[in-house]
Amino acid sequence: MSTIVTVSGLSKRFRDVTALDDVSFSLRRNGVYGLLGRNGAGKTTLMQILTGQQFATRGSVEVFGASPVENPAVLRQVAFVKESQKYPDTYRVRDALLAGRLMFADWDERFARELVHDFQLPLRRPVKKLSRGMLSALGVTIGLASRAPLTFFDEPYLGLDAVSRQLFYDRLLADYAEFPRTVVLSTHLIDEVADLIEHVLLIERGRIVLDEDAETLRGQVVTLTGPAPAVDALTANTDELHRERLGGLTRATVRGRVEAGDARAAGVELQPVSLQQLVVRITRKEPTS
Ligand SMILES: Nc1ncnc2c1ncn2[C@@H]1O[C@H](COP(=O)(O)OP(=O)(O)OP(=O)(O)O)[C@@H](O)[C@H]1O
Repeated sequence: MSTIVTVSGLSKRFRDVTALDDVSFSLRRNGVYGLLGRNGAGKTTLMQILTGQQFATRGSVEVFGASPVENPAVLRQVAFVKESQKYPDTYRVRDALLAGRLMFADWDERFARELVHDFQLPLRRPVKKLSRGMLSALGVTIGLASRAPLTFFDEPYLGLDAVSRQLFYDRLLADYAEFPRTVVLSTHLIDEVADLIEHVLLIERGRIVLDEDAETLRGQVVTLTGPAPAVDALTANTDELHRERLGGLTRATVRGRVEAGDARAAGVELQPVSLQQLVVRITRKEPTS
């Protein structure tokens, strides 16, 4: 399984703000990554550095074996779809698509046309006259049709209605199955993408706090509800993520193995934890000043 991105000891400061703090991780060739985290956690900054749009303050970043900064050989293989994408003033939708076609080596024109049809994008309309949802759909279309070996989607759903978001997820999944690549999806709509994500990178105040295969996480995190002594006994060897009292009962969310039979015998209810709940549990901390 080859690695296409290596990040080591990466930090980024903006004056007195530490946006990224000693971040290290890698991305494999082919996989759908969820880059998750609260507002201001550092997700966009990380993607900007990986796409050569920001400089690191410290640490190193290798994308396809080289620095992405002003490196066309690397950047031709990388697509970055973001909500705030700017287009030249004179661009119509078709011009933006043509630019994508010229920029990306693996661009699929037929797929682009299918997506234009799916999202009902008006090819002749000036980009600056598009509605917010249409603008998102244009970005998503370029990102998908680029078939870039490394594709970042930074909150691509903003502005898209529920039907269009589902269309995006369906198209991404189907196309990924046929043309595997590395996709990094940054989103707050975790429940919507939970089935799509193969690997979770959770970032909290500039630090990676979870770097794990989604499949591993699915079986590992549970919530137990029951009398405190029974919950304590069952969770003695687990990693506790959250605990609260509900009347006379205790509810604990833990990472680790809890036998269903033991829980039942002790009168403790065991529930699986969704990815969204897990992220909330891990990142619900005191706000920074
Ligand atoms: N150009 C900049 N100048 C100063 N501070 C910045 C700059 N860009 C980002 N920051 C700060 O760095 C931190 C990380 O921001 P970033 O946009 O990476 O977060 P994010 O995880 O993408 O957030 P969101 O989910 O809200 O989009 C925030 O505190 C933000 O205010």
